[in-house]
Amino acid sequence: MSQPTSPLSADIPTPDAVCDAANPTGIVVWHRKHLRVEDQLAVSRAVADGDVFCPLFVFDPTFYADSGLACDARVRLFEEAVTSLDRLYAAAPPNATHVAATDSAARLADTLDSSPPTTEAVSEQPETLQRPDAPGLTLGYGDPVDILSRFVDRGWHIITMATPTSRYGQRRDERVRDVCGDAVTFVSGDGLVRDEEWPRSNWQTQITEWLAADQHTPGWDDHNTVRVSIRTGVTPAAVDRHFDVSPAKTQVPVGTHRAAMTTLREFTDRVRSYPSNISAPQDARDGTSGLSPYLNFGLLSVRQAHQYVADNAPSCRGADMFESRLVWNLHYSQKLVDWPGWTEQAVNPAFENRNEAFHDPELVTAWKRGQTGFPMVDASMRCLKETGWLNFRMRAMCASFFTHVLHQPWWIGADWYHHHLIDSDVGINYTQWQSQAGLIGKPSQRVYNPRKQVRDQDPDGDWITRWIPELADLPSEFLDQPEKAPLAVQQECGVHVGEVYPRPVVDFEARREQFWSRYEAQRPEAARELRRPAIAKRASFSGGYSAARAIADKHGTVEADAPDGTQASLGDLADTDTATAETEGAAATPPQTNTAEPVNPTVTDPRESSTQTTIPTGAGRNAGEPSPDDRAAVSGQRRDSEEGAERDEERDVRSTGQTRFGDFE
Ligand SMILES: Cc1cc2nc3c(=O)[nH]c(=O)nc-3n(C[C@H](O)[C@H](O)[C@H](O)COP(=O)(O)OP(=O)(O)OC[C@H]3O[C@@H](n4cnc5c(N)ncnc54)[C@H](O)[C@@H]3O)c2cc1C
Repeated sequence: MSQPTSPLSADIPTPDAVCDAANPTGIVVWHRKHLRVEDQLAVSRAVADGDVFCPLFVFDPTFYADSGLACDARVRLFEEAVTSLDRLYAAAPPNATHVAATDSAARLADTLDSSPPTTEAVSEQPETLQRPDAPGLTLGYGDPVDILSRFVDRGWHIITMATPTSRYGQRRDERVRDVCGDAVTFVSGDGLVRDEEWPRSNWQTQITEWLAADQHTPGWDDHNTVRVSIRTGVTPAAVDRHFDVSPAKTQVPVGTHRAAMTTLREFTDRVRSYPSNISAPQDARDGTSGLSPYLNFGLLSVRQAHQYVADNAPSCRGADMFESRLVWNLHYSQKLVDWPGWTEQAVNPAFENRNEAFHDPELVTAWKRGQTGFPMVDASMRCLKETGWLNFRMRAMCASFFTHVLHQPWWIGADWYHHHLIDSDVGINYTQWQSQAGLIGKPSQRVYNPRKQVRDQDPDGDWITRWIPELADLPSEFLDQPEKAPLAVQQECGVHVGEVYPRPVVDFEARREQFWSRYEAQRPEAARELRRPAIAKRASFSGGYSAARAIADKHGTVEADAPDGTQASLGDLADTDTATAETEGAAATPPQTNTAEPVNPTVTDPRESSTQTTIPTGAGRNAGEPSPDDRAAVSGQRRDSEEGAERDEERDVRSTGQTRFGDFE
């Protein structure tokens, strides 16, 4: 039986059927991410250029059930955001009209509604979105390419915000371009640089200007645009029920625009304390902004958050740090624009397939379940699964542990994060993972020591014992290495390591040494790769090609030209100051990958927590996070290094020095 879809062509009016103007221009705004109305270029353009305008969201079954890569908590949050967007439209100025439901729409609603959930889970979302007096979004269901092409056939243009994508999203967007041709426009309204051969050559200037520029405001009052809403019978609640979405996580924020704005306001009020709340996981939970899910789905734009804090926060280091992190958001997102392969391949070809030979499903399972015998890792992994959120330091530490200590393939961990994070942003998660996994080829590399992290970030063990209650009675002085607690102590407190809590699954020091010797052996080849323009481009350093070349020159024992004869000469693109900043000191900035065709391997199902099965690729692979050197590079060489947590983060990296390249101790 073919999948039901809606709206069908018969449901879609031609623009002149709903507008009196002669030869009216009808524009559909296709929302995917960027689920907002303000500072949304596609919306502003449609209101300004169209006589008729139809805001549309299509529920794509690919993101649900077996093919979906997100946990149910993120799916639900997203559905809430769609509901909230509908309300924003419904509340917008009133030049709007409904197009009545047709029989086909009613049939689709029946199909969705007649699929009972297989569990007791019941969606708490409203049943009715489309109020007769206040038309909102048109909600579709099915393959977006089919549905958009129906609008085009009925005489509509499509406009949508370009978003950094890879895998399925990239293929879908290509299909939309193929099928809709000139009738579809992807607008770049998110500050990222597109359609330039070397997007990084003037990147920081462009980003700075974009952040300071006026926001896009739809000119509801300046234009007489008629807003159309087609009643399709589709509601988030019906889709949610159809796929039996049953969130099991706790502490997940609500996906509404009101909640996003409240979160931003409250964070701005406490921004002075931000620097001291970043590193320790228990402090970060309420101490960082909590904006990541809202920024990811676009309930707020990065620019809206940036300008709100700039306008309303006191002048302080916390505000500066927050603003620079928003630039990191753009920096990592830009990487995925520059090379969609981040989810699939190591950015530096020298590191492709690293750790594949050591794949050990039991170690992977121990990591996913929080049963490695390293309390800080285990507490973090349990927290991730239960709440869908971790602060940066714990995300980075667990990624580092997975690749550098357990020696497991990076993409399995990245996929696991992508499934569980309620804020998972493909652009940030996978680029950060590659960065933390050391797949870029930079000489400075972080290897977090999870025992040191206990001593530094949770010396009293409050957070660890919250997530590992079986260690609650162990004296806190042993929480960094429970297995070292004398037997008499274990006896006395009743915590028998090896019984109630596992002994370490690997020898930390030995594994770390193995990582370093392999890394250093591969480093010259990685540096050579980094000199190749194609690889430098995909690595997408904020300092551009010259940053890649500077790294290669300084740290790789390389010949003048790459062995394959590739001439590494793009001198006119030089951006030397940022290159220097990115080369110095720290660790986790930009990755790179090879130019080969995607390998299309089988990948581990991110939702399979016990034995590993393989599923066709399409599940993610790639992650990353900004590092101190990125920090300096993307924020105009500013280093937030004077005090507190930030200094601590940087110290961890700097101490790796130029000789050891990255051990934090
Ligand atoms: C392996 C790994 C995977 C990550 N995956 C994601 C992800 O999928 N989505 C995501 O938003 N962040 C990700 N991060 C970055 C960071 O951990 C989160 O942005 C942050 O913890 C979100 O909480 P917050 O909004 O309270 O952060 P805040 O400290 O309040 O920061 C405000 C915003 O700045 C941006 N930001 C902050 N730190 C970073 C960073 N290191 N890199 C890029 N942007 C940053 C985010 O948009 C964030 O919401 C990842 C980090 C690592 C090490």
